[in-house]
Amino acid sequence: MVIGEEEAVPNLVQEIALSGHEPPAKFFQKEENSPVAAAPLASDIPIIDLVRLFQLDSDQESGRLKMALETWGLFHVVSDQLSVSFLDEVRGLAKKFFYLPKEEKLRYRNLTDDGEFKLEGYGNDRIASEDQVLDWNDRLYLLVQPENERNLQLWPETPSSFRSVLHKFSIELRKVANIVLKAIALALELEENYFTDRLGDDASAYARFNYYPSCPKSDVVLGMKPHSDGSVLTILLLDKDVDGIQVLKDGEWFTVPIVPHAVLVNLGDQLEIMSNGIFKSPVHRVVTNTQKERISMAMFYSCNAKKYIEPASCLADETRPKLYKKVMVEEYLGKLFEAFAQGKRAIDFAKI
Ligand SMILES: O=C(O)CCC(=O)C(=O)O
Ligand SMILES: [Fe+2]
Repeated sequence: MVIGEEEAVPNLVQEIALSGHEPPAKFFQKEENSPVAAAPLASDIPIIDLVRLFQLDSDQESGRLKMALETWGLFHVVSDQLSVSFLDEVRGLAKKFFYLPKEEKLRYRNLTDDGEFKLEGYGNDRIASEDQVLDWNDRLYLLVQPENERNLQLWPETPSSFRSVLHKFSIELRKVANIVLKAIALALELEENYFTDRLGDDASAYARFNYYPSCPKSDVVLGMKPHSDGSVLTILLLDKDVDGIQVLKDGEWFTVPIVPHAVLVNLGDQLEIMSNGIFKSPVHRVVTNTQKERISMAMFYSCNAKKYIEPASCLADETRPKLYKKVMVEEYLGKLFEAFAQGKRAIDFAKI
């Protein structure tokens, strides 16, 4: 392949990495976003035990949760629903999928025959503008809930357990999400079901499997640029061996430690809006690794696209007015994809 022949460079990062080419310049971050220095470890992000949250010793666990919500906007969760072997099985699914031959993966491509971008499927991010800085990852993005809206033709047939394991994982993870949302509601002194009622049965859950090949230019290329999630809540299953996700706190990047037997819960913009900014959705990014590939999986829980969300009225008064407008979820998420492509935050659009 001739270097410099733009169309000859494959656009799946896995293929670029395999071809031995350096990442093309369109992957290079602007200087202010370059992941220059090693980020310190955020070692005080707690591991919350969901069983303990609602038991006798719940005060202590709730206190740790509240600290995490106020300082980091994210925390690890261990739960009966998620055994170590089950988490490993899901990690294995993702790896087996990304290791399939390219032709097999392209059966699930996130482009129409005319080359138009589809939200679901396998591929890259939507390219919204010429000057968009690209992220060093490929992804498989699938709607998993509501169940009757699944596009099963995009769910891989290999590995053969993919569909059944992802189905089971989505059921267990939704239980985890609901328990966490109840605890967050209580931490805000809202009625326990405040957020779970707003999510409801028509909530959407999207799974995003991320593959980050090793990257020879990890000083200028990011696995995922800084963003906050547009969800109510995101639950992440991180790579067991390779770190990469960093969170921004007080203007400084911190590395999120790996906790192999836990999932990472991350507050999203919809929760920031509904909590009237008392809890914030954290800005995070993913750095690349010169030696090692990394695989992660995110499950994004969102209120139904046709619903409106707004700050809970009891979280606003004369001293703390409403900070966000009432927004339609669909409209908000539309802004989010635009903002992400430009490296901006969509939440600013919802601010009063
Ligand atoms: O790979 C990760 O650890 C984080 C991925 C992420 O932030 C996302 O998919 O929104
Ligand atoms: Fe994210």
